[in-house]
Amino acid sequence: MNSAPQLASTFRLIVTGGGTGGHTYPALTAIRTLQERLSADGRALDVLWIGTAAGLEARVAPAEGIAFATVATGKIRRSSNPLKMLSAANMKDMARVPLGVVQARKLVADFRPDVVLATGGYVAVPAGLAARMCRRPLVLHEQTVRLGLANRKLAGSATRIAVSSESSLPLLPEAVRGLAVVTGNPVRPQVLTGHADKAIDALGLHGFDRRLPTVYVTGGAQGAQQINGVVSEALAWLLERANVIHQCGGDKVEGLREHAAVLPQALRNRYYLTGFVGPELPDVLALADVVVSRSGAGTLAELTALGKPAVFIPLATSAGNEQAHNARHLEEAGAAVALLGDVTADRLKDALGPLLTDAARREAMALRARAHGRPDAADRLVDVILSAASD
Ligand SMILES: CC(=O)N[C@H]1[C@@H](OP(=O)(O)OP(=O)(O)OC[C@H]2O[C@@H](n3ccc(=O)[nH]c3=O)[C@H](O)[C@@H]2O)O[C@H](CO)[C@@H](O)[C@@H]1O
Repeated sequence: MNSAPQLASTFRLIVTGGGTGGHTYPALTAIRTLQERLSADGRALDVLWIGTAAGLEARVAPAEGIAFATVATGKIRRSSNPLKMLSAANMKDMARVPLGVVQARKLVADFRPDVVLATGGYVAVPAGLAARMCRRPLVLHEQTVRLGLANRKLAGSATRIAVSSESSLPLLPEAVRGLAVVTGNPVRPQVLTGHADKAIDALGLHGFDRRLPTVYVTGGAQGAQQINGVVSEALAWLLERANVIHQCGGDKVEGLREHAAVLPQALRNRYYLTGFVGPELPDVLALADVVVSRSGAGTLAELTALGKPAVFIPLATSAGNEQAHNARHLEEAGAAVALLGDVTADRLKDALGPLLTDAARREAMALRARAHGRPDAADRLVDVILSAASD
């Protein structure tokens, strides 16, 4: 007879978070990694994702076969100006939060999770508060250096706060610093195992010249107008030196396609334009020799885990300069080039030029980028989830 302590055979997890890719993919990766860990112990995972109908999670969770429920929630438009925070739109949205809490509380009470994992985005607030009301352990995961708005609201209710970098620790409110664990930002495992040749076949890139480097341009899940603008201005120059995969955001494809239509056919053959890169993302990253990108935490975690030379064009928001901080940090380590402030096509060319012509330079930058990667982040986050359940 086996005298080992009997563990409940099914682990019950509620995940909440989303809106953008930066909050959605770490949640998905945590689910998959936990599932693997449990199944190695002969246990099952029962998971419910609480998100919003408008967020990326509403597409991702059902496509992954994960049970999904929505609650009412309000998008809080951030601003450094406190008066703007009190705008009519914000007040109306904040008024929806209590309804969301009531709905989330019922979901949490009915599901009886062992742990609630919140990965940020405004939808995490009602579900996180409901976890506390139902006395369920709440694990927060923060991708960026400073706690995001949702995690700041939830920090006082958390059992553990998993952060992505050591530099977050001194910035946490003192009262919750003891709850923090540095895990890194989980990267989808398949992102690390792409194949360049598969990208050529899957996307039909047979016009690419494989003697030239390939640049992957990405503006994050929604695309970035600023990046689209400078890249299309520099496009002819770029295509004379490289193949380009340009992820521009779903509604921007037509305009950019027209812009490229005037280029000579030989150059157009080396240009692939798409609104969003779906399951082929790992292969696209494997093909890329250089990445031009926003410096959101998710993209950064992926590029450093892989070791990719990058030119970052950070998003500038009134609420802070998180992305600029990320980009500058990697630039100081010689792991990327950061284009801060006004970005022009000429600045982009100056940054890309030496990288496109010098493979050794790319390799040196890639090595330094890899030193910042944390490929074990998902495993560490799963450790935190499991330990929170047994508190
Ligand atoms: C505008 C905004 O609020 N940005 C924030 C948002 O980033 P946001 O979600 O915009 O960007 P991230 O870089 O964090 O994540 C994007 C994710 O989407 C994936 N992807 C992107 C494009 C595509 O075509 N296919 C695809 O799969 C990327 O590989 C990555 O996994 O959350 C991050 C994490 O909290 C923050 O650091 C960012 O400042």
